[in-house]
Amino acid sequence: MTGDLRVLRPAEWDRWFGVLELAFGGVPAPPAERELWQALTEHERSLGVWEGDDCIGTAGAFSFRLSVPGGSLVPAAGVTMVSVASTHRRRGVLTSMMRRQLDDVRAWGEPLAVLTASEPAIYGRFGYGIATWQLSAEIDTDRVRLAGAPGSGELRLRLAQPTDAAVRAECEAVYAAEVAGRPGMPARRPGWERLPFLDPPQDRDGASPLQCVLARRDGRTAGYALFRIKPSSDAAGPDGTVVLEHLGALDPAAYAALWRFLCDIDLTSTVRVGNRPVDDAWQHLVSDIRRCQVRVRDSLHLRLVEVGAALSARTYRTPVDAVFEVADDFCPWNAGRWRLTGDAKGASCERTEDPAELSLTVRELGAAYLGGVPLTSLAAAGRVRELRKGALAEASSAFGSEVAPWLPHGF
Ligand SMILES: CC(=O)SCCNC(=O)CCNC(=O)[C@H](O)C(C)(C)COP(=O)(O)OP(=O)(O)OC[C@H]1O[C@@H](n2cnc3c(N)ncnc32)[C@H](O)[C@@H]1OP(=O)(O)O
Repeated sequence: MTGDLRVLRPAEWDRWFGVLELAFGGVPAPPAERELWQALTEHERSLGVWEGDDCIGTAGAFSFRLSVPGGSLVPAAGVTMVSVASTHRRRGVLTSMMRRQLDDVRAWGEPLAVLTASEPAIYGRFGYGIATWQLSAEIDTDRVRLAGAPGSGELRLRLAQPTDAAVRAECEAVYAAEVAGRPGMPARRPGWERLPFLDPPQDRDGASPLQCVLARRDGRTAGYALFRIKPSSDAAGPDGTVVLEHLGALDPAAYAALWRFLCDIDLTSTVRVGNRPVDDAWQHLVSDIRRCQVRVRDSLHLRLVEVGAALSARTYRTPVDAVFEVADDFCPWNAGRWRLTGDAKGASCERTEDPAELSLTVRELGAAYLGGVPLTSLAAAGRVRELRKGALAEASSAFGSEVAPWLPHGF
């Protein structure tokens, strides 16, 4: 790799971001979005590769705290804004940035690194595994009815103005209350609360500006939905579409009331949902799941930067005591045998000389870490080897999460 790899200087941000935009096709980000990403950029954690005055590579990282099984928030590098100029690809520029970045993340003491991949084939070689999946759906609300939930009658739904700071704060409070209960959700640092409300006209695809409905009980907000309505383009044709952008709810009654509202809006016959947890409960409220066109795709890719610290930082659904033989070519400090002992109260993971009971690479540990990908499933694919009979079932059960891990938004 040629070029000078160094930390980004604040004055270089425009050129650096311009390289990223070009790498993704050259359509400039809408001004409000650009301004938000600039404000959120942590310069000291952002890397650029330069040839003279030309930037040819970009990679950033956000300081996240990620919810893990058990509800703790674990420091994680949110890897972002990765690109290499199209003139300089397949010469190792990305590899050099990933090398430097993972060394830095280790030095900063963050046990995890996470990202969403533009293409799932890119990051496995650097030790990332697919840890969360997201569900999308297109619900035919002409045919599908939603059941209510006990207590819905005590709720009042109110349309609110998404530009209103108080309304935003209420939505953000619901989000914050959900984080500990759902592995994979990042706790939002100040500034990030603006992300769900970005509403550039370029991204609306003919739909309305963002609309907001609050579900309130006794004067307190128990849930919210941010959505758009795309009206029918043909008065004689099918009705319009409700596009759900974000939804949060603190209890089943508020959750069901919001989904019924979205599915009942006059002059619409479809609810389109882009990113929800794979175990999202509306699937158990609908009268006809076949008319919901559910699809699943990869979402958060996760890497254990420090195996011992990462596996000690979460809890385990059932007791586990197992020795893992871990291979990690890209971060060799993780390679070797680790004994994990833990249960629902806590865990420790230490180096050991004891015989290995399970053998895998750090990528499988990343996939299983948040509890959404069973080790048994990875073993069935030949990616985990059981060396002591019973160790696989024990560890797989222990790693599982009560709720599916989920990343609610990109970064
Ligand atoms: C977290 C995020 O920001 S995701 C966004 C990633 N960025 C993009 O998709 C923007 C468009 N693409 C790009 O900018 C570049 O093609 C990148 C960043 C994906 C790759 O950069 P490069 O400098 O070409 O990668 P590099 O030369 O280091 O390749 C390393 C290895 O990955 C492989 N690789 C690189 N890109 C891809 C890809 N898109 N799909 C599959 N394999 C890939 C290379 O073939 C190489 O394999 P090898 O080690 O077996 O030879």
